[in-house]
Amino acid sequence: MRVAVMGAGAIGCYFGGRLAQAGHEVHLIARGEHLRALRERGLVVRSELGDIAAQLPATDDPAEVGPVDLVLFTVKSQDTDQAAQAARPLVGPDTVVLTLQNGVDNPDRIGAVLGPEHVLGGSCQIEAAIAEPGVVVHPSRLARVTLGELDGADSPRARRIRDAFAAAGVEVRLVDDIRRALWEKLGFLATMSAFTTVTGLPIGPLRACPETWALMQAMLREVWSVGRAAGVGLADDYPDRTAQFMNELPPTMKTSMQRDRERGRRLEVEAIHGPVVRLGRQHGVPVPVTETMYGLLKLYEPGAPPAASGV
Ligand SMILES: NC(=O)C1=CN([C@@H]2O[C@H](COP(=O)(O)OP(=O)(O)OC[C@H]3O[C@@H](n4cnc5c(N)ncnc54)[C@H](OP(=O)(O)O)[C@@H]3O)[C@@H](O)[C@H]2O)C=CC1
Ligand SMILES: CC(C)(CO)C(=O)C(=O)O
Repeated sequence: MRVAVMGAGAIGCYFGGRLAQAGHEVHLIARGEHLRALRERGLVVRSELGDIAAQLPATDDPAEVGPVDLVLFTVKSQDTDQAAQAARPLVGPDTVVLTLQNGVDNPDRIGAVLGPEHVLGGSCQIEAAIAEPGVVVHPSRLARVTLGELDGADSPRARRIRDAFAAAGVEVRLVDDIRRALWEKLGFLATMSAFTTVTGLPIGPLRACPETWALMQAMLREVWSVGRAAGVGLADDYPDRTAQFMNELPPTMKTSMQRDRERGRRLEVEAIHGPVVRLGRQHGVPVPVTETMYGLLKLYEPGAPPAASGV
């Protein structure tokens, strides 16, 4: 396959790098210092599942690449609309655009620009970060992709992409209700990212404090209630199963939002926590823990908060 990674940052380089290792022609669309490093020194991924070192074609101009079979769409959610516009030259009549972003509304936002018929929904469970320009770290063994057609169809193109990931050694799941899968990730992610980002701690100490862990589980139940009120078929045992999953994560695990805060970067609060707050209000579902965390996260959303001027 000809593949373009639109927004070849942490996860784009990881999954694009794996597809390249498996023999696909992968083009990285990146920018700034990271792009310069990718061009000059090639891509390096340091992964618990095996390193990647590859000199892949990299550019900031999708027109240099032209139409591809698969676009991996991996920018932060606040860049979705501009990146979708910029990605137009990558999209031909048969191109599939697979988003692996966090949040629940990226597939529709991308579809509004590039045409919904091109878009597959998707998400990933992985902890990855750009350690320095051109170098991505993947410090835990979790690296999973979930994907599916937005209308639930069992399509040859979705199966083809699933098979490509599987052949590249990526744990992958093709589902018939990708919108539910996005909400399943949202509950876990909204909770983990809120508590890690606000406290600056990884998951281990948060789980170890009974009062904090109880609050986290309460937030998980809030997202579940809102999702169900909004018509998403989240299972009865979703909060318990998800808490169990969170219990089994490596204690050192950090979230991408936490790392963004550490680096003074913009936070994806509106894509991750915004839908829970807005839909909670719309459907009359109280979400006090989420509202509180949302209010705290908003302080850091634009990047580093203003320095205090008092003594
Ligand atoms: N990192 C993780 O562990 C995980 C992340 N996710 C989700 O995946 C998505 C991507 O996250 P992540 O990989 O961490 O993000 P990164 O910031 O590492 O990567 C996104 C990259 O896209 C670049 N970019 C944005 N717009 C353009 C453009 N128009 N042209 C070229 N490059 C562009 C950014 O450049 P610049 O830096 O200049 O803005 C950045 O390098 C997010 O939705 C995140 O929530 C999901 C699971 C885990
Ligand atoms: C919680 C984690 C690391 C798991 O995939 C994640 O998705 C993120 O931080 O964005």
